[in-house]
Amino acid sequence: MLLSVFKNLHSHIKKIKFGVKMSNTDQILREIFKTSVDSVQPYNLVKNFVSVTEMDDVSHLWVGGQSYEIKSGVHVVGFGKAVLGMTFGIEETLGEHLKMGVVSVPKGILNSNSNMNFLNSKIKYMEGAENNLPDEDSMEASLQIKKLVQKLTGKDIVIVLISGGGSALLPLPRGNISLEEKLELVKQLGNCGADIKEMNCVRKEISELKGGNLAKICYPAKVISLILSDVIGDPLDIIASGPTVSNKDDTEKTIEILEKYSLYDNLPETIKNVLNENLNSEKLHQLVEDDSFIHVDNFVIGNNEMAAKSALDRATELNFQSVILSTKVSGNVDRISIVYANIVQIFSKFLQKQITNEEVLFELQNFESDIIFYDEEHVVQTIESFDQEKDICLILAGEPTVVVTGNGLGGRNQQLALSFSMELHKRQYESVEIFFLSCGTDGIDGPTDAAGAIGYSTLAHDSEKQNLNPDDYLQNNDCYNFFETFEDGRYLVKVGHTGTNVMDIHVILIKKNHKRV
Ligand SMILES: Nc1ncnc2c1ncn2[C@@H]1O[C@H](COP(=O)(O)OP(=O)(O)OP(=O)(O)O)[C@@H](O)[C@H]1O
Ligand SMILES: O=C(O)[C@H](O)CO
Repeated sequence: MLLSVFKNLHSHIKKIKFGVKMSNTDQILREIFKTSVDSVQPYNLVKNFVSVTEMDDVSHLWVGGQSYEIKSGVHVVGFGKAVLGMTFGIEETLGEHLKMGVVSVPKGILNSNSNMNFLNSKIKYMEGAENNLPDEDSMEASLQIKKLVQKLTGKDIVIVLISGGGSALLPLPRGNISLEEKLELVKQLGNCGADIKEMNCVRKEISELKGGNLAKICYPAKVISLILSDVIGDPLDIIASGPTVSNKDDTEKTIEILEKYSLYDNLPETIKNVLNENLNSEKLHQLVEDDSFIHVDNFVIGNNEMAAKSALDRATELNFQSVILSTKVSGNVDRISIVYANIVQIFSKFLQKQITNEEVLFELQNFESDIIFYDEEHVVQTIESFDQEKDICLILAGEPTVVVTGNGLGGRNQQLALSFSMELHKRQYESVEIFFLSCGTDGIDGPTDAAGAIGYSTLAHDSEKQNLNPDDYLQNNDCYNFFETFEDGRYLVKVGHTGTNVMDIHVILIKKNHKRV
């Protein structure tokens, strides 16, 4: 029975539609994106990272080259948007060693995998957190996860599957804080523009399972967490609010954040009480630097660097000289559009033979921008070998932000694709053409059914012919409707839920020839 479930999963993964005809540049961009998303499919990541061996009646669990003797059974808990595929992978790998498990997954995900027989599994699949917001259902799943891990002994192993969206899928407010109060605070922080580090610092302080607490409850069982990172730089204490990692933040920092956004004074008494208790409680933070997490091993099994490297390999196979410029892109989309246009300017001067390879590197090194460049050796060696006759592919990854002031429909990737195209239009490149794909690896950009969009240097010019004014759409945060109308939606990238999530991928093609998309 299980075997057919996994075969079905394979066919589902393959069925994700990206459009793979290679005749046009937009299809090349889609193909590069597809390859990067495929490389971080949670099911494959788990299967490649975890295995079980049997020798002389002793069973060993192998995780990333580390082995653990299986004395009793293995339990599984999990929470996050990409945890379903991870669970399939672990269930198949563990086979009879799997005792039982509970995973908290996004609402609707089971229906869209209706070919799977979830009822026959030893793992209980629980849906919740509609729109990435904690709710009664995800709280019930959290209670069941807590109940399961509480009863484990020193002979047990528990595998914790973690991915982005895990914070909303593992809510258990501390003390007398109600779910509504917690939800309201999280929403307020989001609306004030708090970043994920600030948001999760607060979450950890008011939650029973976050900030390392889940791992503490699992003790004395061995805890092995498999983490798919959706946060820049893979900070383990931040991803899904670090339920298996010692909490590096503290109550003072939480209060500072709440004061920074003028939220502290109006907090409900229940939250203030918990913060006061935490301030006075030595127990909560004393474990930070000691060895109380010795029973825990955390492994990052996938991140945006892997996706970027696969994009690089595919672009190279497709005959582009390619370089990863950054995996840590963050900040406002408007600003990033300008920075990207400046970077493109440097490379286009190179292709026009106005500057040498060394001068490209010099200009990049002296580049005033918010971009944190990728591994220096890779960037330098790759650009040193660039040829002035060959088209270039620049790969960047990360998670920009949009301050939404309009009432249109869109997402940060569609906003960036259009905004960058407008920035390119201002600069009027003479002898190169530029094409750009910006997409969320989860396949869903903002509240739309598109992963993102494709922009290019003459888009503004072409949109005039259709009497479309991109600036109006940008201002109203209505880029989905722009791309839906422009050329009959040809430049929207629609792939559906991909089942994974390692933030966004940006691919810039700089072509010497005046080929149209
Ligand atoms: N109309 C819009 N135009 C542009 N950007 C928007 C619009 N509406 C929402 N957004 C952006 O989309 C973001 C939410 O999108 P999304 O759900 O893809 O990201 P997320 O919550 O970070 O989840 P994930 O990390 O899983 O992708 C918001 O932070 C906001 O910046
Ligand atoms: O769940 C969360 O906290 C975010 O997705 C970051 O991991």
